[in-house]
Amino acid sequence: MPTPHIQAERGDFADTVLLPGDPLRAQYIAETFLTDVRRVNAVRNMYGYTGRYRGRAISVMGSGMGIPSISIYAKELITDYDVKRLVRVGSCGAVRDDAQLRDIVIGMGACTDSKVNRIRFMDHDLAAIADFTLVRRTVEAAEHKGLPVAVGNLFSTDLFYSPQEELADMMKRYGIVGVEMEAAGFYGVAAEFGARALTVCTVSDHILRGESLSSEERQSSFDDMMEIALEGVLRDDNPAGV
Ligand SMILES: O=P(O)(O)O[C@H]1O[C@H](CO)[C@@H](O)[C@H]1O
Ligand SMILES: O=c1cc[nH]c(=O)[nH]1
Repeated sequence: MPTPHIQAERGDFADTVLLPGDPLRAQYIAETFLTDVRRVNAVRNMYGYTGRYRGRAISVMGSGMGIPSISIYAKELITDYDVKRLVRVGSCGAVRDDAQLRDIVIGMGACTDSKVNRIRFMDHDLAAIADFTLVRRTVEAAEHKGLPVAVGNLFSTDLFYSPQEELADMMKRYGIVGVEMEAAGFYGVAAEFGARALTVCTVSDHILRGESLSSEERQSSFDDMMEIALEGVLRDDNPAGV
C-alpha cells in the first residue's frame, strides 16, 4: 500500500535500505554499486531504488535534509515496508583539528539541538545510539579495506546556518566527530519502531577551517563510504563468511 510519501507496494523494498540525504546520491549509488536495479519511488523526486549488491537485495532511497524529513521516510519504510536495517550514508561537517575533508565517520551516538526525542520519550533524554553490531561490522569492513574511520558522537542540528557562533568550538571540546542534520532523530525513529540503524558520513566541510567540497563532489565522490556501508551489511548478514 503506498504511503503519502512513498509510491511503492509492500515487497518493493529490500529489508535493508541505504539512506543518503540527496536523492541524486541515491541514484548514483544504485547506478554505481547495484545490479538488477529498478526504481521503486519517485514521489517528490525522492528517488528510491531496489537492486542487488554482490547478490544481496538492497534498497537505496533519498531521505531529504533534516530530522523531520528522514523521520517520515524511516518510519514509513519500517512500518509499511518491513524494513529492518537502515544505514544513513551522509555528508557532515568537522570541527576537530585532526579531521580532513573526505574522512569517514561513524555515529555511535548522536547529540542534538532538536526536541524530537523528548517529544517521543516523555520529555526525558533518550540516548540516541546506533545498533552496536552494525557499528562493529561496518568498522570491520573499513579495517578490511584499510580505510581509517572515526567512531564517536555526531551532532544533529536543526540549523545548518547556526546563529550560535560558539557552538562549533563547544562541539570540538566534546570531541564531536561530525555535524549533520539527521542521525539523532533517525536513531530515535529506529528505537521507537524497533529497527536497527546506523549513520556513516563523509566529511564534506571543515566548519572551523572554512574548507568544503563542491555540490558535485557531495553527490558522487563518496565511494569509499558507500563500499564500507555495503560491505558492513554483508558482514552483518554473515560475519564469518565475507
Ligand atoms: O549529505 P546529506 O546526507 O544530506 O547530509 C548533510 O547534508 C545536508 C546539509 O547540506 C544535511 O542533510 C546534512 O545532514
Ligand atoms: O549538516 C552539515 C552537513 C555538512 N556540513 C556541515 O557543515 N553541516
